[in-house]
Formats: sequence, structure tokens, C-alpha cells
Amino acid sequence: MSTPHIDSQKNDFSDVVLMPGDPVRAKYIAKNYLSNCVQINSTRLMLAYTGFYKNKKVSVMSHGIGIPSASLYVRELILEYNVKKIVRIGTCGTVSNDIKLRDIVISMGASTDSKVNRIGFNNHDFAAISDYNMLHAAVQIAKKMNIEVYVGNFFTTDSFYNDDKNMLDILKKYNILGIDMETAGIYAVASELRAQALSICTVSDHIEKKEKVSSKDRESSFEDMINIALELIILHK
Ligand SMILES: O=P(O)(O)O[C@H]1O[C@H](CO)[C@@H](O)[C@H]1O
Ligand SMILES: O=c1cc[nH]c(=O)[nH]1
Repeated sequence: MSTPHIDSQKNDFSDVVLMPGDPVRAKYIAKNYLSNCVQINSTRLMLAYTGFYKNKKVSVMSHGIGIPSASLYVRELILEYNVKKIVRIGTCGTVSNDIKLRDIVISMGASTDSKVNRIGFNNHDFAAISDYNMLHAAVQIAKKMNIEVYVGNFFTTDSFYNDDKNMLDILKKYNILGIDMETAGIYAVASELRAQALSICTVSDHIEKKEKVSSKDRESSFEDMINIALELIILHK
């Protein structure tokens, strides 16, 4: 079987999928963290793999950049491949004074400048929230691993390049902790289709301080985030 965007067999995917935006990160995770790993999709180079972590079947697939891309993959995975849980493992920006580069931020919910959730929700504000049980478990796991995590609201934006000072001030005022480009869309699709989703991100940019993690540093600083996500899959039945 296949969908317009995924050319895999019905049982190729686990019921839980780790989803970075970047296909190279999907490949990196598959090769370095999973055993007996096979590639199950390369359509549009949106690489997907299935392997095992501590004997649990796990898939990892990139979702690309932005809500249109990510929500389309999440929808197809849930509807056509019986996926029940999505863990986004991404990068995000921040404007918070309390958060620094490489910190891990977990999105309890996500606001957005995209209209897509409003379009689906009769033009009202939809509160795009994470799955409570996954969120709770991820926080417990991080504590056990001695990894500090921040939990709060995200802002999912359609514009990566946005230096509107007024908007940055508003994000600060409302205590937005992470800025990414997919979480609000993923949470809405998961709510609609009764799946569970959680977004865990590593801070790669401090937008106000104009600091960024070098691309080399990105790889190693992802380790904690990936380990939390993998343990979450094991612990959270
Ligand atoms: O690192 P990923 O998971 O792709 O996430 C972030 O990075 C991309 C922008 O560079 C957007 O997809 C944003 O959400
Ligand atoms: O969406 C994103 C991702 C990383 N850094 C940002 O500033 N924005």
C-alpha cells in the first residue's frame, strides 16, 4: 500500500513514531540509536526507518518544515498506518530570559500564527495541547535522567525569518518558551484523529540574544532529547 507521500507497507511502521523535521536527523537516529533498522520510505526524501530500541519496535520519520508538511505526514501515519503516538523531536528558538541554547523545552501546548487550526475549528481559537500522559511521563523520565527540561507554551510560526520586534515582545509577555514551525499543527491533527502527540525540542536559537548553536554542536546537543523520547516510548504503554 502507499499514500501520496509515503510508500511503505501497512505493517512497516511501529505504532509510535519519532519525528524530527530534518531527514538527516531521522537517518542519524535510526543508525545510532536503533538496532535491526530498515529504511521504509524515501518518497520525496522524507526518510523513514523502523528498528528496535530495547526490544520495542520504533519508527523514525522526518516531517519536513512547517505545518502543511508535518500535518500531512502525521495525518497519513495515523489514518493509513495505525500510528497512535507521535513524538516530535525538533529544534526551536526562544526569547525567554530563563532559557539558553541547548536547553530542552517540552511543549505543553502551542499557539500559532497559522490559520489552519482556525479553519478546521470554525474560525474559533483552538487550544492545541499535548497529550497529558505523554507530557507527564516525559517530565518524570527527564527527572530520573537528571536532565533539566522546561515545560510550557510554544509559538508555531509560518515564518522562520521574522524580526518583528513587537511580536517578539508579545511572545515574551505571554511567556512563550519555544518557537517552532510545526507543533500546533501536529497537536491539532492528533486531537482530531484521537492519537497522542508530544513535542520535545532542543533550543538552537536565542532569537533576542542573536545566539545560535553551530550545526556541528546540534548533533551532540540532541542526545538528551533523543534519549528522553526513546525512554518515553518504552515507559509509556
Ligand atoms: O529542527 P526541526 O525539527 O526541523 O524544527 C525546526 O527547524 C526548522 C526550521 O529551521 C523548522 O522545522 C522548525 O520547527
Ligand atoms: O522554528 C524555529 C526553529 C529553530 N529556531 C527558530 O528560531 N525557529
